[in-house]
Amino acid sequence: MDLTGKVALVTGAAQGIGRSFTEALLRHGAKVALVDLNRSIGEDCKKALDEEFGAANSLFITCNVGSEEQLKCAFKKTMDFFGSLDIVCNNAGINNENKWEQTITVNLTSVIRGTYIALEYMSRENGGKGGVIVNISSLAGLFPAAHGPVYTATKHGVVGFTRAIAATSKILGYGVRINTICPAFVDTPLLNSINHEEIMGKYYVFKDAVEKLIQHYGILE
Ligand SMILES: NC(=O)C1=CN([C@@H]2O[C@H](COP(=O)(O)OP(=O)(O)OC[C@H]3O[C@@H](n4cnc5c(N)ncnc54)[C@H](O)[C@@H]3O)[C@@H](O)[C@H]2O)C=CC1
Ligand SMILES: CCCCC/C=C\C=C\C(=O)C/C=C\C/C=C\CCCC(=O)O
Repeated sequence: MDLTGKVALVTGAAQGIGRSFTEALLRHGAKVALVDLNRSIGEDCKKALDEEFGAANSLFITCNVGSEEQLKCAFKKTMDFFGSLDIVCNNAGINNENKWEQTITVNLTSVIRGTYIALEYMSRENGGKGGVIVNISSLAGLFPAAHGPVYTATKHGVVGFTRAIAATSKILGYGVRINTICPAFVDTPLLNSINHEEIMGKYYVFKDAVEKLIQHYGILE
């Protein structure tokens, strides 16, 4: 797949799955805006990518995707810097059953908002040239995880929203392909959240059950 000339925006790009998406996009020739809350790991990540892919091919933008203003600003900066937008990956996510309202904001609201902003730029309805949106859900978007009811709710929400808006895009001729991905366990810092009682709250008691699930499904690199 040759993505030369394409511009992508990835949220939660500084580490984990988002960083892997970013590297894959750069490897295939795209230019990428790395959008992340964490400035320190974001800048380290950008520095490492510059060495491999060249500094002109990526842009790091500090942004809390939970803020409407900051997310809109991140899209605008990407357009101003690279001049177009073809691929958006709404990937940023957290697991925090104690701060469950924040989990909904980051995992679901920002994915919906990120999709709508992306469509403003890319949909043929708005004079855009079409493109691709990928929203990151989880196996917990397809099956209930007793160990994380709100995490599960947000990921089911991402699946439902993405399936519906993909159908809308097709019917109304937006020219934008919209998909969701539902990975099982992946070896990233997020996985470590299950070891923290202050994050898991009362669901911390399921720690051993989650470990068994991890053994059952394995851990993706
Ligand atoms: N690690 C896993 O086992 C799985 C993860 N996922 C999903 O994949 C996505 C990425 O997860 P991981 O790479 O594992 O997590 P991670 O914790 O390794 O990386 C998440 C990145 O998102 C950023 N982020 C968090 N909140 C943010 C915010 N409000 N604004 C901007 N950036 C923010 C973090 O700074 C971090 O760089 C998430 O949506 C997660 O739910 C899905 C299935 C399995
Ligand atoms: C699942 C509780 C929260 C764990 C948060 C840490 C990592 C996140 C991983 C995932 O997003 C996806 C992994 C698996 C989903 C878990 C369970 C689904 C239930 C499947 C089953 O019962 O067989």
